[in-house]
Amino acid sequence: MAASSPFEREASQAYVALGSNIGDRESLLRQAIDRLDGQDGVRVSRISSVYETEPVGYTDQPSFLNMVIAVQSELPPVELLKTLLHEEKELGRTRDIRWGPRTIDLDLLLYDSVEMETEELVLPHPRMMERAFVLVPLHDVLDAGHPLSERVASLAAAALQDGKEGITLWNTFNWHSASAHSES
Ligand SMILES: Nc1ncnc2c1ncn2[C@@H]1O[C@H](COP(=O)(O)OP(=O)(O)OP(=O)(O)O)[C@@H](O)[C@H]1O
Ligand SMILES: Nc1nc2c(c(=O)[nH]1)N=C(CO)CN2
Repeated sequence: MAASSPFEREASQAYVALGSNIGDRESLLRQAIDRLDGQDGVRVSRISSVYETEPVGYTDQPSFLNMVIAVQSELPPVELLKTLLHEEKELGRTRDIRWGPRTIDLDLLLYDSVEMETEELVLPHPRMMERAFVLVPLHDVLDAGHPLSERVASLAAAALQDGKEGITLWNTFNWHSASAHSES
C-alpha cells in the first residue's frame, strides 16, 4: 500500500533499481536505502524483496543482489539522478568495466510519466523492460494502476516461470523509514 506523502506539496513517484555484487551486498543495499531515505526531498515509500541474480551482459563476475524501491521525490529527475550518483560514490562505486562488478548500482527506472532523453538521463530507463533482475522486483512495488503495471507483471511472471534468467528470492528486508519515525 502506498505511504501517505511526507511532504507538504505533492511529491513525484519514482522507482529506483539497486544492484550489488561486491562486498557485503545485503549491507550495501540497506545502507543505500537508509541514505536515500535520509536525503532532503526524498522518501523511500516501499521496498521490494531482494533477489539473487546471475550476472547479465558481462558474465565473468559474482552474482548480484537486486531489488527495487519506490521513492517519493520533491527533487526533479536530474537532481534525483545526481543524488543517486553521489550515493553510489559514497558507497564505494567505481567505474572500470562496462556492466562490470560494483559495490552498488542505483538506476532511475521511472519518474512519474516523464519521458526524456539527454546524455545525462534517459527516462524510462532504456533497458529496464528487458532485464528480469529489474522486472521481478519492480513488480513487487509498482502501483497497480501504473500504465506499465500489466506488462511488467506478465514479463516478470514469464521470467520467473521459465527459470532461464537465473533469479531466485534471497530475502525480504524488514525495513522502516527512520525519517518517518522522526516526523511522527
Ligand atoms: N535512467 C538512468 N538511470 C541511471 N543512470 C542513467 C539513466 N539514464 C542515463 N544515465 C546515465 O548513465 C550513466 C552510467 O550509468 P552506470 O555506470 O550506472 O551504467 P550501468 O548501470 O553500468 O549500465 P546500465 O545503464 O545498462 O544499467 C550515468 O552516469 C547516468 O548519467
Ligand atoms: N544480474 C545482474 N546483472 C547485471 C546487473 C545487475 O544489477 N544484476 N547490472 C548491470 C549493469 O547495470 C549488468 N548486469
